[in-house]
Amino acid sequence: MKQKIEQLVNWLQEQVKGAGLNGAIVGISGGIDSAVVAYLIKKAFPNDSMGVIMPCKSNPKDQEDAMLVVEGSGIKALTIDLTESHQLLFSQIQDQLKGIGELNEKSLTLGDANLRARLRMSTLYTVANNYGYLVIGTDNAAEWYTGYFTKYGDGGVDLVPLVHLTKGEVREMAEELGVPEPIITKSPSAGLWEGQTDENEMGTTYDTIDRYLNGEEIPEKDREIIERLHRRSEHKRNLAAHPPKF
Ligand SMILES: Nc1ncnc2c1ncn2[C@@H]1O[C@H](COP(=O)(O)OP(=O)(O)OC[C@H]2O[C@@H]([n+]3cccc(C(=O)O)c3)[C@H](O)[C@@H]2O)[C@@H](O)[C@H]1O
Ligand SMILES: Nc1ncnc2c1ncn2[C@@H]1O[C@H](COP(=O)(O)OP(=O)(O)OP(=O)(O)O)[C@@H](O)[C@H]1O
Ligand SMILES: [Mg+2]
Repeated sequence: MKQKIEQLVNWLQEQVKGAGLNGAIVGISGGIDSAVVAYLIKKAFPNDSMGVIMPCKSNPKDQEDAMLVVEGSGIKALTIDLTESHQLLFSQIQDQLKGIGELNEKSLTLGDANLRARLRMSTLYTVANNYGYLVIGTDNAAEWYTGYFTKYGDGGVDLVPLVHLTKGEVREMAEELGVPEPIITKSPSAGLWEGQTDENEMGTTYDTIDRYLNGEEIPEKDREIIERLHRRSEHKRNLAAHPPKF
């Protein structure tokens, strides 16, 4: 793990240098993936790394956990509360759709959640622009493979350093980096609605996805879920489709 950390730190430095920029920025949620990225970018760019905590109708506990990451890593940080901006924009969109009689009530939970992820992305790019930083994503191999992220939301980033690490390896890396224990042991959650956990929503576990990605045998039911999630999210791992030149 020590070696992997060093390789990733070097890779981050090369990418930023290659882009002719100054450093890196990440959204810190209080979860393990962004914690690992925060520690990595702080190592790579000690004076040019930043974490942004962006509550958006979030559980206050997440913000406390995010502060543990900021203090533990020593990364420079900002807190930008997106609750009001989200509320304003989302209700305006809903009102307009209602006005023409075409609001789809069933789409609201996911619409609300994905807008949060996309407001966070826009906020990160705006702060990144202020400093000349690249925006660093936090997707691990399991999330990337299953498409468990919002397209152009938390998926809208410049670099994805953890993309080859299973969730188990992310945990190992977190231990090695000295990420605080409560962050390592809590259930992964997108925090997009009350009580949401990744594993409940996906219908399988990270441990099972990790085993699948490592080529091990897993129950048929889980294999079907993982392969369906993968097929359905193919578009998220590609650039927008281009028509042929007619
Ligand atoms: N075949 C296709 N070709 C091209 N584009 C296609 C498409 N199918 C859908 N699309 C487009 O993609 C959109 C659906 O994708 P998307 O907007 O991403 O939305 P969707 O995949 O429906 O939802 C995002 C999922 O990621 C989870 N999430 C989000 C954020 C963070 C985390 C976390 O772990 O922290 C998890 C969230 O809980 C939810 O399950 C459609 O509205 C459509 O615009
Ligand atoms: N409240 C928040 N403030 C800042 N960034 C956030 C917030 N919520 C989500 N994000 C960003 O979106 C990313 C995706 O969330 P995701 O839940 O997959 O990762 P995580 O919270 O770091 O880890 P875990 O999957 O274990 O919960 C986060 O890593 C973070 O960069
Ligand atoms: Mg999370």
